[in-house]
Amino acid sequence: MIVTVTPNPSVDRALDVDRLEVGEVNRARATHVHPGGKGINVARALVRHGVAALAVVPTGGPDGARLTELLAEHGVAAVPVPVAGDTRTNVTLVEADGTTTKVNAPGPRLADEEVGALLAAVEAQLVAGPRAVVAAGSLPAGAGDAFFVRLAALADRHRVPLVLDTSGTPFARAVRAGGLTLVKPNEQELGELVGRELGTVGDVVDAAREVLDQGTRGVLVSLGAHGALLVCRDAPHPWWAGGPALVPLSTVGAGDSTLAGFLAADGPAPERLRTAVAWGRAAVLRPGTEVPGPHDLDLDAVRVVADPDPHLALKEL
Ligand SMILES: Nc1ncnc2c1ncn2[C@@H]1O[C@H](COP(=O)(O)OP(=O)(O)OP(=O)(O)O)[C@@H](O)[C@H]1O
Ligand SMILES: O=P(O)(O)OC[C@@]1(O)O[C@H](CO)[C@@H](O)[C@@H]1O
Repeated sequence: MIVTVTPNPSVDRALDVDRLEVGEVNRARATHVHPGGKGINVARALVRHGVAALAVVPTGGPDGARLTELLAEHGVAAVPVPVAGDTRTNVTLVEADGTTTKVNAPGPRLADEEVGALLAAVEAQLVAGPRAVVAAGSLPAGAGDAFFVRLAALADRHRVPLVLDTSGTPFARAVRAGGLTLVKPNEQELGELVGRELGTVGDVVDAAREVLDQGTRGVLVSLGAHGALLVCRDAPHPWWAGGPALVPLSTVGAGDSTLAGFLAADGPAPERLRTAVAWGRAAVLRPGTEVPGPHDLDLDAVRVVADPDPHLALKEL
């Protein structure tokens, strides 16, 4: 069992438009509605591949009820934690050439007791000893920048590995506190964490090593169209994996599927990275925040390189 925590979930609405005309009335060709938020997407991708997963989410208002319904429709076991504010709706506009514009709502402010209830709901799941707990996405107002540090303390108390995919100050606080099994930043999130732009493979690897030095065991850096890099504390060198260019249908949630693929895979690190990248690539070929299934994967299209040239520009990967 893998438990996911999404402190700021959403009902994701994706609208397909031919070409977005900013400042005009645009007419969509189709609408896709999915239960969203990064931890939820990880759980959905795992469940589509037959891996047991459960999503812990604060829910409130009509969209909170809708989110719970959508999770059930997608076969994802959920622990909804009732909150007074309204669960958010996030909107994605996808143009015919794959250009994606996303507007994420702030989400409800959580009261201190609601934050406590959310952490207590996670702890109730940790008691059963799941394989991992995955915390992902932004924090709603009121959760406090130390939310993931508090979660890490709970995971540590129950000896459950904590996997984290978030950004900004909450990410920095959690990395500084240490004790994380895996983090999955994208290139921008990692650059922001270390306070510099990452232009080459060596830049990313150095930044990832800074994270490892603070007490994290593995860093999986997703690089959008340029694949992903994996740097682990107990490995002799990094690995890169990627594949031929694709025309994406929607890149929303590709990072979440990547992380799910890594968690679902068995075997040595480079093979887990191959699976992760195959899941991410499959995700961009699905509309909206739809997650890929086993038949969507093309593992053979993914090339894995041990110890990639540090001088290579990320754009050349
Ligand atoms: N344009 C693309 N072409 C091919 N593969 C892509 C593309 N965009 C993303 N991917 C695949 O998806 C993975 C994750 O993408 P990305 O780095 O954009 O994640 P992310 O920024 O965390 O996304 P999100 O927050 O929406 O989940 C990449 O490692 C890659 O395998
Ligand atoms: O606002 P956050 O929490 O950073 O991101 C939320 C979100 O954009 O992330 C998922 C894609 O990764 C979507 O399902 C969801 O709408």
